[in-house]
Amino acid sequence: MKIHINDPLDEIALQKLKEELPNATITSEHFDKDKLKEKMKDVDVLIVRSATKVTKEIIDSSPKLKIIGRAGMGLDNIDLEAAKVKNIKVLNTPGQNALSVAELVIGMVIDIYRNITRASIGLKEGRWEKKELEGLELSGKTFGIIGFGYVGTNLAKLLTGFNTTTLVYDIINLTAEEQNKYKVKQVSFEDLLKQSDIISLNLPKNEKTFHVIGEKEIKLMKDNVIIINAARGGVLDEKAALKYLKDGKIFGLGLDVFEEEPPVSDFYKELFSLPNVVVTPHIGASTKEAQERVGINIIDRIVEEVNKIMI
Ligand SMILES: NC(=O)c1ccc[n+]([C@@H]2O[C@H](COP(=O)([O-])OP(=O)(O)OC[C@H]3O[C@@H](n4cnc5c(N)ncnc54)[C@H](O)[C@@H]3O)[C@@H](O)[C@H]2O)c1
Ligand SMILES: O=C(O)[C@H](O)COP(=O)(O)O
Repeated sequence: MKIHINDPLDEIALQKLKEELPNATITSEHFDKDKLKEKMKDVDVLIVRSATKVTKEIIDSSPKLKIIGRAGMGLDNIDLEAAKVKNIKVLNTPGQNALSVAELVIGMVIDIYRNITRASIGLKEGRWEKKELEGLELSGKTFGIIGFGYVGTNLAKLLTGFNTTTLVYDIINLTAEEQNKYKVKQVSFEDLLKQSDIISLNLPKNEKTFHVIGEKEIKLMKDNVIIINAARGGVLDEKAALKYLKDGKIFGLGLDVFEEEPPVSDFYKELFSLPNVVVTPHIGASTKEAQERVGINIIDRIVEEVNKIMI
């Protein structure tokens, strides 16, 4: 059995894989598209994170592939239809990195309200901008969460410590008990947009959620709204966000994910030049704890599947 790991995997998880499948040949190295196609000629199990795009082309170049393990949540980098046609099992690790993402979302909101990045850059460049950098408290604000899955629920739990009114919108209806448990109120999409001071996007990217927040939705929002996208590039129309940041309607924008990753085009130069835009390079899941949980979970799931195949 040949297992190829194309994106970084936690060390403890790698060790576990070696122990649990001692006869497997394991390689761990990032290959770009053409080299990966070549590599995949005799690979049985492919392990990736979000950086590797497992396209139909890659899948069609993988005659022996039986399992794709995604060490993380989002499956939008994998052509699920092409995998299904070839009877390839696709596994991911639901919930294992959600707490880390939720903590980053709160970090971004506080960064924007308290000007942390801006103040830090200013002071390091020799400016004492005490008067200019009066901020706002998170406490007492209305926080809207769009997509109430693993990240959304973790976020709601953390927010109970910040005394926010927390609204949620999800296509799945929450029971009164669930809303009570997380101290949230489920509302319509439109009501969430109209009532929230902060809006966090925590829904998957798919054909139905592309630009789910665009110009029309931003116009419905309160003035001085904060928008955070730590879900997937493409659920937010970034060009519309830039327009309303420039005209002052949007108070701040936090992005961990981008329509273009890495975000190198000129559009991002302009977006990133705004002081109230806080950005991180898709590191929502990049904590030691989350990577250990994700890594161990994907190995457990792969080993279980391999054992089924071997029987
Ligand atoms: N930044 C990061 O590093 C990072 C890490 C983990 C997850 N993510 C991304 O965050 C998103 C959420 O992750 P999760 O683990 O909570 O996933 P999840 O599947 O547990 O939750 C997603 C929720 O969104 C809801 N949803 C789906 N379509 C919707 C729609 N049109 N409108 C409203 N709600 C909708 C689902 O019903 C579900 O409750 C995913 O896109 C995932 O890829 C990013
Ligand atoms: O969907 C996810 O799990 C996140 O986007 C994390 O992606 P990463 O594993 O590439 O950091």
